[in-house]
Amino acid sequence: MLRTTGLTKRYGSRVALKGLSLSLASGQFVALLGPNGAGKSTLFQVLTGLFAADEGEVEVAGHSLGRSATAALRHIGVVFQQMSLDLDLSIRRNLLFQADLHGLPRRVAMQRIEADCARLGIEPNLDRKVRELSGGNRRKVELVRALLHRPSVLLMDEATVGLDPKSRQDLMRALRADVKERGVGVLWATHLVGEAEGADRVLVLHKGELLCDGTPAEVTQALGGATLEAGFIARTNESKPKETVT
Ligand SMILES: Nc1ncnc2c1ncn2[C@@H]1O[C@H](COP(=O)(O)OP(=O)(O)OP(=O)(O)O)[C@@H](O)[C@H]1O
Repeated sequence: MLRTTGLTKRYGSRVALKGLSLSLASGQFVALLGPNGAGKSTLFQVLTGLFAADEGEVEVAGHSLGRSATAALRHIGVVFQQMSLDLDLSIRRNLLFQADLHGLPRRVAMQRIEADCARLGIEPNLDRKVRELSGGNRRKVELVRALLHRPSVLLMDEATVGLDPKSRQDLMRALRADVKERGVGVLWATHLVGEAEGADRVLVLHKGELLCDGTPAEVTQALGGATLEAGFIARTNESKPKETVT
């Protein structure tokens, strides 16, 4: 479904991704766990075609991102760290705008918007301005938006930032149920170990390299800590990467 092979991305002399190879299968919920500066956002920027990698390949649903970007990107949905909804438009208007960008016929778009918002429990707010919604509901709108064109892969970059624990849990539950049913592969970047514990698989990214890949139990064991959190903190703080000074 999603495969990267030997991805390397440099910012000047700083290497943000070092020959990163990973894969994601259909219906899998995979947490990409990494401390600040590990390379999570850089990876997402490469996977969404915002930056080209210096070396390596990305394949999405059988399409090479380098050679057939449009076909590959059609299979990707993304929720970035920064919210990007228009606060002064209603949920419905925001979603219709996205549907137009994907060239969805209006009738199909309306059906999907109503059905998908109902699945996440935000349908009663469809005609309210996004500005009036809680942070958790705004994130749910972003989730509906990311899935509107029915991608095979969903990328979520620190998508629960700013949410309280209850809203985080609600969003995770809604997402897990939704994507499992549709068979979407999810790559969920986070530095919150609690979010990773419930994943089917955990990838630990550190200084642009994959430190571990396995179930939460396997990764806990590989990191050598009593808990996933203890192991993660111990291994990723051995030598903190320095911030780039500009
Ligand atoms: N535009 C840039 N120019 C130079 N260096 C950058 C740039 N963007 C990121 N970096 C560096 O690349 C490395 C990876 O950064 P990245 O933002 O991808 O990490 P991250 O895991 O997403 O971190 P965070 O959890 O803090 O968002 C870091 O060392 C960072 O300082």
